[in-house]
This record gives sequence, structure tokens and C-alpha cells, in this order.
Amino acid sequence: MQHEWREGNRVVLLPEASRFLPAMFDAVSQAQHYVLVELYLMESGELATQVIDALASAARRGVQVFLLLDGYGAMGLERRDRERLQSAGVALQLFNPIGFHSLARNLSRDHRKIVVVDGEIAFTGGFGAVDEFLQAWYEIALRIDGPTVADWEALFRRLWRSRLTRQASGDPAPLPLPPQRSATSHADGVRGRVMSARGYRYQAIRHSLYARVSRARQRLWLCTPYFVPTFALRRRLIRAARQGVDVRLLLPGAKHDHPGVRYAGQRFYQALLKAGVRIFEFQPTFIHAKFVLADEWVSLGSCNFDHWNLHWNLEANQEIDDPGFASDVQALFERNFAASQEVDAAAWAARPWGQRAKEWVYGVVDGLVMRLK
Ligand SMILES: O=P(O)(O)OC[C@H](O)CO
Repeated sequence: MQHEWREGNRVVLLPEASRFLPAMFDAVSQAQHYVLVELYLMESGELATQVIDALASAARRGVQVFLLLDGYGAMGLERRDRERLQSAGVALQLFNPIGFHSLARNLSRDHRKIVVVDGEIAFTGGFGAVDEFLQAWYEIALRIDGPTVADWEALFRRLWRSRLTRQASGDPAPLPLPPQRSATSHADGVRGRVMSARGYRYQAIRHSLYARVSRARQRLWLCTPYFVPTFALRRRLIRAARQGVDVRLLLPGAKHDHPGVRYAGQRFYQALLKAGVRIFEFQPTFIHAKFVLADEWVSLGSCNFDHWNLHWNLEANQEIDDPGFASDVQALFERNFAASQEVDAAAWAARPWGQRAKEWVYGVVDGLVMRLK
């Protein structure tokens, strides 16, 4: 059953590439049956080479390896890298390659980040196989060992067989997958569920987030690299803050891969600050992580919670409802708040006209982009 809460999951929060990359490579190196990897971004470079080496070496050991890449996000993966994967025996497919289709079809991207090993362990987060994740961007991931791994695997399997997925050679016939294995349920594990979304057609992540924001009683802390929230989310954040909930946003500072998106989101700062929402801009690097903590509920994964992601993309997040895990996420937020600059409401109200002009221009662009169909 889709989106079912399942008990018995062991989860480990892995902040920063220095923790999650070794954990993933280690899991792949210990695989015995199959490895499933689904990514939005993969571009030739140092990290992609490490990923290809790890997958190729597993395939050469006899492990069945399946790599599903978004047809747009993987355009920077050079032919020689694709050939290296295929010649090592890695099954490579692309989701919805850009083509002479409708604009809506070309805009619909697979933005999910999934690694499954032997049906027993899964990873998700905001990661991709591009060099920015090695150092330049701050990212987090989650390692899951337990019954919800089957739901991650089911998402992968469904998309692998989708009519929009093609073999890298262009052949539309899907490459066959091995029988699904099942994970162990742990008595000391936590309650979790996998939530997915398919653009405007299917919006479970959005509905779950809105419900939790509305129900939060003590705190609502949200981290996203692309803060361009829907009207419905802004209204809920403002209402929660006015009702005394501790509402905080952890957002990128000036280090940003798409500064225009940051300006477009900053046009909402004043109303949020006025309602009592606290806004922290992360300083050390570009923070690309996506996670939210509402009381003791956590949602973490691919979804940026911005209206573009919610409208067009295939997304998937892991939700965890557990006080112990919530305190790990709280500690992570607190470390990141300490590395941020809090936006001062009075200083923001007096910001220069140049800044206001950028917010207006990128706000107009954002409004036009959202009218695309
Ligand atoms: O779409 P994300 O959140 O995986 O981030 C990728 C960036 O948009 C690439 O510029």
C-alpha cells in the first residue's frame, strides 16, 4: 500500500557529503544481489567517476545494477561515461528525455534521489552525482534500514517500467528487474512512511506538509534551497507564527546557484518577518538540503517545497515520526542556525531599492514561469 506508515525502521541522519558518500559507497560495495539508483542530476566529473567506479565494480562482481537518470538532469553525463557504465553491465535508463513533446511533458522531471541496496537499505536526500556535492554545496542524506525500503524500491520499479522511461540506447522496452527482496523490521526501529508526488497530477507531499504545518503546536522549522513558496504554504506559515508556533526558515545566503530564485523568494520575507517567522540565511556554502521538522515529525528528501517542484516534478520524501529522530534533526537545525545570519525585521524593512528592484524583477519572472502549462 502506498504511503502507509510502517514501524521498525532504523534511520541514520547523514549530514554533509563527508558522511553520506562513504556510507553509500560502503553499502554498494557490500551489495550481494542488486543495486537500484535513481537520480535527477548526474554530470561527468570527479563524483560521477566515483559513482561509475562503484557501480561498475559491483556489476563486475555479479551484482545486478540499475541506474535510472532523469533525461534532462543527466544531459551533462558524457557518452564515454554512459558507455563505461553499460560496458561494465550496468543497466542504464533515462526518464523522459527532452524531445518534440508538449512543453508540459518536457517540464515534468524526475527529481527523486533514491539508492536501494539488496532491498534492505535505502538512502534518500537532496544529493546528485555532480561535483558541487563534494564540497561546494551543503547537503544531507538519510540511511534507512527497515520496512519502508520496500516502498522506496516500489517507486523505483514503477518508474523503471514507465512508458516515459527509455533505455539509454533509445529502446523503449524496459530492462527487466530482479525479484524484490524484503527488509528486516527492527524492534528498536522508528515509524516512517515514504511520500511521493507527481507534479500537479498527484500531490501527496504537498498535502502532508500543509497538514503538518497547520497542526504544528510548538515548532515548524523548514530548510530549502529554493524558497519560492505557494500562497497556501505562506498563509499557513504566517498563521502558525501568529498563533505562537516557533516558525523558522533555514535558507541559503548570498552563495546560491540560482540567485534569481533567491530574490524571487525574498519578496515574501517582509510579510513573514512581520508575522514573527524567523529567517536564517546560511553563510558557509550554498545549502541545498531539503528537510522540515514540525514538532516531532520530519520530512526529508528531494522536495524543495517550492511551487515549481510541487507543480512539475516527480518527488519523494521520507517522513519519520519519532521523538529521538526529531531531536537529531533539531540538533542539525541548531548547528545550521548558528552558521547562519538571522534576517533582522527592521533592517529588512529598510533594505536598499536595488535589492527591492531585484525582488520585483525576479518576482515577475517567477509569476510568468508559473503560468507555463
Ligand atoms: O533540483 P535540485 O534541488 O536537485 O537542485 C539542482 C539544481 O537546481 C541545479 O542547479
